[in-house]
Formats: sequence, C-alpha cells, structure tokens
Amino acid sequence: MNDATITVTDLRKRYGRTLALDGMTFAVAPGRVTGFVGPNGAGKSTTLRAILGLDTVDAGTALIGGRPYRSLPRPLTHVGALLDAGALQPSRRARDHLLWLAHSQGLGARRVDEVLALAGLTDVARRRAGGYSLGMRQRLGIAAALLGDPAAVLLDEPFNGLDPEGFVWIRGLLAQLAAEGRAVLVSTHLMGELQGIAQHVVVVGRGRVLADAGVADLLAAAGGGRVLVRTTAATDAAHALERAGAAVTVRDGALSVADLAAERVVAVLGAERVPFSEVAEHRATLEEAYMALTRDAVEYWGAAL
Ligand SMILES: Nc1ncnc2c1ncn2[C@@H]1O[C@H](COP(=O)(O)OP(=O)(O)OP(=O)(O)O)[C@@H](O)[C@H]1O
Repeated sequence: MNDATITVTDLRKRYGRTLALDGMTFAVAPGRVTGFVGPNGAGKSTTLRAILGLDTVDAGTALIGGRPYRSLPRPLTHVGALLDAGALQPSRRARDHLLWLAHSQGLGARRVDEVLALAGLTDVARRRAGGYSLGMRQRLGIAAALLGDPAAVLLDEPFNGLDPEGFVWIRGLLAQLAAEGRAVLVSTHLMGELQGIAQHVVVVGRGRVLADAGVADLLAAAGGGRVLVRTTAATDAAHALERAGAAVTVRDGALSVADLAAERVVAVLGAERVPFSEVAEHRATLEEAYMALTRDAVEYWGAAL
C-alpha cells in the first residue's frame, strides 16, 4: 500500500476578513481512526479541501505520503474522500457514477462491484442517484472514496442520514480500514459516536489545533481523577473521606471525591464502617472533554447562553 500518513503543516488561509486557518498543524497516522472535531467555522472543511487540493492556501503544506495531492498520479489510489454526499448527478445510475469515476483512475468494473458490495448497495446499484435517500447517498459517497483502495481515507460527517443498521455498518467499516493500516480521518460533530470509533482525536478551533491526543488520554485528563461514591450515609462518608485528605462535593445525589484514589476510598469507607453501594472512577465522555477544550473557541454562541 502507498504511504498513508497525512501531514498538515502550518496551514494559513484568509477569506477576506475571516482567518479560516491560522497555523493548522497535525498528522494523521496510519493504522488508526483519527477524529477531526471543532465548532462550526473552526476550519475543518477548509483543511480537508486543502489536503485534497480543492482549495489553495496562503501558506503551509498539506501532504499525503509526503506529496501534495496535485502531484499524485491516479490520486484516488492514494486518498479517498467523502466531502459532500449530495454532489451527485441525479439522473445517473449509482453504478454508472462509480464506473465513470473508476475509468478516470484506470480502474475496472470489478472494483466498482466490490465497493458497491462493501457499501451494501449491490441491490440498488442500478437505480438513479436522484432517487437515493440521504443514507444511500452517504453509502455511495463512501463507496466512491474506497474505489481506489486508498491508503488514506478522509470522511466529512460520514454518519449523516444513516439508519441504526448504517451506524453499525460504518463502525465496523472504519475499524476494518484502520486495521488494514490505512490512515482514517473522520470529521464529525457526533462526539458520542466518535468516542466508540476513534483512537485519536484532533480538536480544532479558530483555525488551529487545540488538542492532538489519544482518546483514552483525553478522557483520563478530563475525568480529573475524581471518584464517584453512592451511599445512604453521605454525611458520614464525606467526613471520613475528608479526614483521609479528600475534597468532597455532592453532585447529583452522589459524592464526587477528589484527591483520593478509588482503592483508598473503598479502604477508608470500609475501615470506618460507612455503607456504600458504588465506588467508581469518574469517566468523562468525549463530549465533556471536547466542551472543556473548545469553550473559548466557539465562534457562534446560542441565544440561550
Ligand atoms: N468560500 C468561503 N468564503 C468565505 N469564507 C469562507 C469560505 N469557506 C469557509 N469560510 C469561512 O472560513 C471559516 C472556516 O470554515 P470551515 O467551513 O472550514 O469550518 P468548519 O470547521 O468546517 O465548520 P462546520 O463545522 O460548520 O462545517 C469560517 O469562518 C467560514 O465562514
């Protein structure tokens, strides 16, 4: 397989008075799914378009396997992308759409039928794209992205319009693409979905990277090492834990304990004979971690805030 690593270095781009990219720098490594997240207007689409040579930038480089997109021979065999699933010729049949793309890259009809099967579209392949549902268009866009068996895959909001079966399908597909050693970049606003799929995440805001970290590390840091305690004897528990050096607050009817490891919490409550029904390390969600990271980088606040 071709070299899959995507390297974005110090990208800068201005649209009139809007600074869309302000030193955007990160890499997408092969063999894992990397989430690409950030508030509206953070510069995600502009970055994806720069990687794909669809937009020129004022400064910086975006390379796929060390080369700019425009210098790649048969680019779909290096990088596949889903940017806008709506961008289809409505009168064209889905299979013909893929055949046309395949021919432009020197690929044959057999590969077209392979990706149609991969996307679960074999039975509807001869229907016109204009009659496709959003979820079917999404699957067709993903089939197109995979046509050239590319080492790098960029997907912008791939979950759009998918039904529950579609979600299960795409989870499996993304895991498989990463396991095959491809570099997979997924841009989305669905943090809950991403948490189960991505091993790494690049969080951006106002045209630059706010965090570039493993999902597990990000969640551990956002959890703040707090321990949750459920007990019918909250006052006794709080006193016992504070005597042991913890800082205790009550949150949602449970105790939230800082500065004391979960094992120590169990030991202290046991020694003091304080009953409890649950002691658990607080696990932050990706959404919580994301909200904390992007708080200052949101371009548009809702009216309620
Ligand atoms: N063609 C354009 N002309 C003018 N401004 C643009 C253009 N494309 C993007 N911008 C501006 O550049 C900034 C970054 O936009 P971009 O679409 O890259 O953000 P995004 O992170 O993809 O947002 P979203 O989550 O809403 O898709 C925004 O302020 C946007 O308004």
